[in-house]
Amino acid sequence: MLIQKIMVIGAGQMGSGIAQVAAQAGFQVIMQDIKDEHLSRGFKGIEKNLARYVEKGRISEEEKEQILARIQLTTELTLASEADFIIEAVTENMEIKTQIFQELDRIAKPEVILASNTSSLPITEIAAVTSRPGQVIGMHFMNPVSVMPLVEVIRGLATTDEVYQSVENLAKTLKKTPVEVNDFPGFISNRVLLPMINEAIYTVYEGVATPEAVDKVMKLGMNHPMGPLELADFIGLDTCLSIMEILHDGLGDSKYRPCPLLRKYVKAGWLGRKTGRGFYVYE
Ligand SMILES: CC(=O)CC(=O)SCCNC(=O)CCNC(=O)[C@H](O)C(C)(C)COP(=O)(O)OP(=O)(O)OC[C@H]1O[C@@H](n2cnc3c(N)ncnc32)[C@H](O)[C@@H]1OP(=O)(O)O
Ligand SMILES: NC(=O)C1=CN([C@@H]2O[C@H](COP(=O)(O)OP(=O)(O)OC[C@H]3O[C@@H](n4cnc5c(N)ncnc54)[C@H](OP(=O)(O)O)[C@@H]3O)[C@@H](O)[C@H]2O)C=CC1
Repeated sequence: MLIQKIMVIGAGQMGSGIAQVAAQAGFQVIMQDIKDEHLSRGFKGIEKNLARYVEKGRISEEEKEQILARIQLTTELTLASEADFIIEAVTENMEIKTQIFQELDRIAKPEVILASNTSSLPITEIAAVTSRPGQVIGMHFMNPVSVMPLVEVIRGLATTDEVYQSVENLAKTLKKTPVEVNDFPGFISNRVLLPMINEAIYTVYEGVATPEAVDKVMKLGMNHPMGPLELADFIGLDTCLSIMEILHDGLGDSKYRPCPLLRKYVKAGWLGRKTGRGFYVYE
């Protein structure tokens, strides 16, 4: 099917990033969220990124305006009936995602692929609530979407080869590098990354060192661009906790138990950069 219009569900840090790269690649984009203020915050983020590209001479002011004009904002999920491809990027919660997939399955054209940007939830389980499991797939972008080249493409148990191929092609059209992954908790990226972040939180919890010291060791000693606690704040501590819970439940090994300090911060509403406080405090 020829893809002209892409719908992105969720206008948070990931949804808005995906909407940006899709509009930059020339697609018409519908960005949907439940709240108007999330839509305007997401759109402002896109405007800011594009303004920087204009300043750096990568695109013209006119191109910036054309990209922005391709993005339609809505709180109505029913606009899914107009889309040729749908990617969901809402909160990392199975109940919310399955409810959305059930509705999308009802509203979207029968031939449309339904992708999820989930960090770790089983694609097979999301697919099973729809009447088109062969057309459900994981398309996992990295944060920040406009900068990071990787997209993990996750095959659910029923995902067809044709659907996989379309999504791999779409990732390339969006100027990303796809990597094929089978459906297991955390896929590759978060099965490897999140236990490191969780262990970094344990070192703070057990009084081994301060967050600043842990991050300094990983940046100066291992050449990581961000320390693990800085990165946890950037990802969102609620998302980090959800991923650790999925690894713990899904793989059944105690080595994946989420650090109690991570739980405590999430309960306190200290979710990292997006709420102004996590392991660090943000202006
Ligand atoms: C949880 C999951 O499911 C999966 C995940 O996504 S895990 C998270 C994966 N991401 C990472 O690991 C990111 C690790 N951090 C980094 O790579 C870097 O710190 C970074 C790219 C974010 C910033 O790079 P930096 O060199 O420290 O800073 P800086 O020079 O300011 O930025 C480099 C570029 O990124 C852009 N950038 C930085 N933060 C950005 C953001 N939040 N949004 C958009 N663009 C951003 C900058 O504008 C700059 O762009 P130009 O080169 O066009 O000027
Ligand atoms: N953060 C990261 O580094 C990465 C995250 N991901 C994944 O991407 C997804 C989104 O994460 P992220 O962007 O960080 O999260 P955010 O919290 O920034 O954004 C999620 C957005 O979805 C909205 N939302 C919640 N329920 C619905 C709904 N029913 N319909 C429409 N919108 C809804 C939220 O609104 P409200 O706040 O009101 O609930 C919020 O605006 C998650 O699955 C996450 O695991 C993938 C790669 C990296």
